[in-house]
Amino acid sequence: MQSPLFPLEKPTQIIQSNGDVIYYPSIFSEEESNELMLSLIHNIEWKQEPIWLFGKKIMQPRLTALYGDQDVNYGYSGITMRPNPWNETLIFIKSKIENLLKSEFTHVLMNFYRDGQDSMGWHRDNEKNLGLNPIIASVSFGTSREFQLRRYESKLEKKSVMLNHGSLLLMQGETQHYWEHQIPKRKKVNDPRINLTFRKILG
Ligand SMILES: O=C(O)CCC(=O)C(=O)O
Ligand SMILES: [Fe+2]
Repeated sequence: MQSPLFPLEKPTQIIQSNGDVIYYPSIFSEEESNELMLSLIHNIEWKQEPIWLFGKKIMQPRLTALYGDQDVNYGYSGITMRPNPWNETLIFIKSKIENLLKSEFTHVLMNFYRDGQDSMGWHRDNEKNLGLNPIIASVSFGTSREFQLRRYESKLEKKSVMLNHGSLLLMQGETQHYWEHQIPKRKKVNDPRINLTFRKILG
């Protein structure tokens, strides 16, 4: 019998140097993941929000939400988000990964990709208030989408991993200095996906 605190399948290392990216294929069972996905669809205040990109205000190609401890605000790409308070579903998921990783998180930034037309462009999670070498725990539910990583400076070396229903992708160490990541559009994907990135935001 496997302890429920431990992932059901072996974790794999995605990059070989200048950072640490570990993929846990299923930290939640299929059944648990289905329930969590439904709960997140219904119990999260999803919004489509604008960002500033090259001096222009544009709508993000996905829905987003920020939940977390109440005393800190969080912003990226020229916007500031005020966190909603934790709810039961989020506390359940947060406890699971905090136990697994022996690390604590203050916020979760969530993305709802309605179908393959929704995406997230190349970026690094390197906001100042995440600290020098942030630990980011990214949980996925719903249809699998390809997560791509590439060297920030040369743009040459690339890695890719399919993020499955109930999986966890951990990024830590120097990853955000040397690698950028994205979720590209996929014409053939018609189903939704929800991603939660748990972060530790320094006040
Ligand atoms: O949807 C994903 O897996 C990636 C999300 C992401 O990179 C972010 O929220 O910063
Ligand atoms: Fe990111």
